[in-house]
Amino acid sequence: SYVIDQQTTVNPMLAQMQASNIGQTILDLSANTNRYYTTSGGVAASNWLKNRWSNLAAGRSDITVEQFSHANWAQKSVIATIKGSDNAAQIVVLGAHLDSINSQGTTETTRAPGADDDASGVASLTEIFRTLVNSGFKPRRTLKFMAYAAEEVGLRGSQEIANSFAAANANVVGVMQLDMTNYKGAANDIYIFTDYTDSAQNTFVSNLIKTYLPTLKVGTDRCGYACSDHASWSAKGFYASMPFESSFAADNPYIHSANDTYANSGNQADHSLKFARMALAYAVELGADGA
Ligand SMILES: N[C@H](Cc1ccc(I)cc1)C(=O)NO
Ligand SMILES: [Zn+2]
Ligand SMILES: [Zn+2]
Repeated sequence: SYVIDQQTTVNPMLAQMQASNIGQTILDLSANTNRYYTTSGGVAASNWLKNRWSNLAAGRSDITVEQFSHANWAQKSVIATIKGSDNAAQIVVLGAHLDSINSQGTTETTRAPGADDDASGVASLTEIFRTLVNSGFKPRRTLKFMAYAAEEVGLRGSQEIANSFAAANANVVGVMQLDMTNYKGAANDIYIFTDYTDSAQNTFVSNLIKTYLPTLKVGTDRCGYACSDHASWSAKGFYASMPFESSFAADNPYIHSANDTYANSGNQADHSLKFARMALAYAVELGADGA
């Protein structure tokens, strides 16, 4: 049962979150020539993020930041864990993907900034992580922030991670995917995708928006295929949700090209901030629950 009862904790945190922080992380990540799963840029972005999240976590003994190695390609996924207090066996996952791609083919020198797809998602996670640590938040459940490698080539990084969690019988109680959060292509602010996701959790997400972001307009849509990493978790029976930046028909025309830049997302991260706030509320409300 998805109870919403952490207002005194969540509301001050929402006020701390800033679009400018998200924008800076989008610029940092999209400065790599590309973040493709087999190139030096893809490896560098993974190492950069691991260091970035480690610096944000400095001093917290309940936080670890690690890289998840994938045997068949170079780019590692990055996982930050805030260990729960008295209900640590239950895990809440927030994900985005680290890699980028150019549909013309991606070599060492091919430009694929991936500002919206999906630096915007990784930057949203980073601002959530910064805010939670800065607020001294100690969840009862374990929170895991995941920046997946190799999403663009078949959801391969998240598939290996979700499969390993399932094999270990990990008690993952919910997963949220943030893939493309900064290009406002359509009338509504947040579109909750209904395929390859869990309907009860989607209702919870919708209620979180009504509670914490009441001015935002919510729509729903479908991809019609396994369009991002949430599908890797759903495939193993975990409850996943994917709030998305626009409707299917109005999705960002620049993705998977050299033109997926911060400038082409409007040189600001106001749209991403809505997703970061929504996902922080999700993390705190679920993370605060005991067994
Ligand atoms: N296929 C997805 C992009 C994507 C996802 C949903 C919609 I609607 C339109 C486009 C992708 O490239 N993820 O990295
Ligand atoms: Zn993509
Ligand atoms: Zn993507």
